[in-house]
This record gives sequence, C-alpha cells and structure tokens, in this order.
Amino acid sequence: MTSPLTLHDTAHAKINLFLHVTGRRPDGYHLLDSLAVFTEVGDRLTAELRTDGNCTLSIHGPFGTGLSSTDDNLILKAAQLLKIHAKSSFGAHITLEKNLPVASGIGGGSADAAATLRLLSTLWNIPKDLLKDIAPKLGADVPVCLAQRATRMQGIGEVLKAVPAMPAGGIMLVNPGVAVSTPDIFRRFSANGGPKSRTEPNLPCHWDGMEHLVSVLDKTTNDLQPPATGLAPIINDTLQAISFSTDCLLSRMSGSGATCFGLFPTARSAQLAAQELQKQYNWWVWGGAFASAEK
Ligand SMILES: C[C@@](CO)(OP(=O)(O)O)[C@H](O)COP(=O)(O)OP(=O)(O)OC[C@H]1O[C@@H](n2ccc(N)nc2=O)[C@H](O)[C@@H]1O
Ligand SMILES: Nc1ncnc2c1ncn2[C@@H]1O[C@H](COP(=O)(O)OP(=O)(O)O)[C@@H](O)[C@H]1O
Repeated sequence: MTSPLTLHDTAHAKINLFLHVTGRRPDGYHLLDSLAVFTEVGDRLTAELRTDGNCTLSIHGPFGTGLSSTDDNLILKAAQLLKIHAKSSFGAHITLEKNLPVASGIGGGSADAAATLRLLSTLWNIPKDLLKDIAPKLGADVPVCLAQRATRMQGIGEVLKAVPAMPAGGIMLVNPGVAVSTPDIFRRFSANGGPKSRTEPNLPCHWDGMEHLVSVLDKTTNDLQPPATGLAPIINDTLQAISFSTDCLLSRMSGSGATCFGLFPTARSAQLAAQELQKQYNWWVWGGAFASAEK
C-alpha cells in the first residue's frame, strides 16, 4: 500500500471548562485538575512529504503574522522530535493556516504540535503508539490535544481520564486582543497564595444536556482567572460582555487566558450571540458547536 503524499488535519481549540490548581511539583510545574473540551474552530494544517529529509513550515491566516516559522515554532519542534524518535529519513513541508489567537489560553500551539504528530505519523508510516511518549515533551497541553476529545486532565497535563462526550449545545469564544504569557499567570497565582485545598469535583457518567453540564460547572472555577484579570483587566469586560449575551448559561476564562467562553443551549444560539458581540467590539469572536459532541 502506498502512503498519500499530502495530508490535512484540524488543530481544534482546547477550552478548559474548569481549571483547578491542586499543587506544585518540586520542578515548579503546577498540578492541575481540568475538564478540557474542543470546539469546531481550529487551525488548519497541511503536510506534504519531502524525501530530502528536511522539515519546513509556511504560515498564513488571520493570526499568522508575527508567528515565527523557524525552529522555535512548536510545529517544527514536533516534527524534529518525531523524526529523531522514529529514526525517519523523511521530511515534510507543513503549511499552517493560523485561525486561533496566539498565547490565548486555548492551546493553539499545543493543538498544532499534536496535529503535526498525527499528520507525520501517517505520512512517514510511524506507529501511533509512539505519539503518547513524544507529546508530553512538547508541552503540558499537547497530550490532551492528541485525541481532541473531552477529557479530564490531571497531573501537569499528562494524566488523562475519559469523561462523557459533550452534550449537544453551543459555545462562544471571545479574545479581547491581549496576549497573556502562561508562566506569568502561574507565577502570579503562586505569589497570591497558590493552591488551596478543596474537594475534587465529581463528574457524572453522562450529561443530560447543557443545563446539567452547567449545574456541575457552577461548583467549579478557573483558578487562573483572578491572576489573569489582575494582569489584563480587559478580561473582566470580556466576561461581562459574554454574560450579557442572550441565552448565555455560563461565562468563564479558558486556561491562562485571555480567551473567555460562554456556554449556550444550542450551537445556533452561540452563533447568534457571536454575531451580536462582533457588531459591538473589535475582538476575535467565534460561536458554534463542540468538536465530537453528541448529535
Ligand atoms: C494553562 C494550560 C491549561 O490547559 O493552558 P494554556 O493557558 O496554555 O492554554 C496548560 O496547562 C499550559 O500548558 P502549555 O502551554 O503546554 O504549557 P508548557 O509550555 O508546558 O509550560 C509553559 C510554562 O507554564 C507553566 N506551567 C505549565 C503547565 C503546568 N501544569 N504548570 C505550570 O506551571 C510553567 O512555568 C511552564 O514553564
Ligand atoms: N504553532 C504555534 N502556534 C501558536 N503559538 C506558538 C506556535 N509555536 C510556538 N508558539 C509559541 O507558544 C506560545 C504559546 O502559544 P499558544 O499555544 O497559542 O498559547 P496558549 O496555550 O496560551 O493558547 C506563544 O508564545 C507562541 O509564540
């Protein structure tokens, strides 16, 4: 069987529906408990086989400007690491359509790295099992982005537990245009007292719809939201604008920010809310469905 020479994949945005910081490792990394889900919106990647062994990258799309296509890009880091681990003599040219805002708490770079691993493992004919070992070396968020399914994420992001699929419903993402550095937010979180003890949230075996999901999320929070709003107060305005939207069930920040999300009864109501917000603010706004939700 011959391998295809060009492949496409989508790196879906990762949203932390809740994010509790539960402790700190001796190396400074924070222990997390988070429900990570994925939305339909994402970056698009194309990989073309190169037989000369080189890995190269070109970038376009609304958030491509300013993103380097050299070796510090997570896409090329992922490609090089896979090449070394699998001892492959192949290379690839990867094209990234950057649709997601950068450094914004929705794991765009991590999702791109995971998509690169998926694409190149097929293009270079490498067993998928290897990807689980490589993903954590690229960043704490990369393992969860490999499968792009709703997952409970613990440890520093390497302990992944199955959770029920998202119910049919809607989500709106809003980024007010400020880039927030993840290490800075964790530093501020620690400086403000660090993790506090709490009971681990219990998740059910099945979601009986969006209202059920929201009733469980209401007992959770994003511990990184206070340090992030301290650094970028515009996040508070973003959360307020989302919560004022028609039919909004819950508004919260994702990851280390600054992207915030709103949950809605349907994908259509999330789309309509996004259209309304887009008219009022010069922010990045998207509304639609979860990736791999129940139909
Ligand atoms: C906070 C989260 C929640 O999903 O999302 P984002 O805001 O990045 O989307 C992730 O844990 C981010 O994962 P990721 O962006 O891959 O982090 P990494 O590159 O591994 O680490 C960047 C830096 O963040 C801090 N860090 C990251 C993860 C973690 N569990 N504890 C930490 O303290 C460390 O200072 C580390 O040097
Ligand atoms: N392909 C990529 N897409 C986005 N950011 C990247 C990429 N490669 C490297 N980076 C760097 O990774 C950092 C985190 O970006 P990103 O993954 O978008 O953040 P977050 O996880 O907070 O959404 C940024 O400083 C960015 O310069």
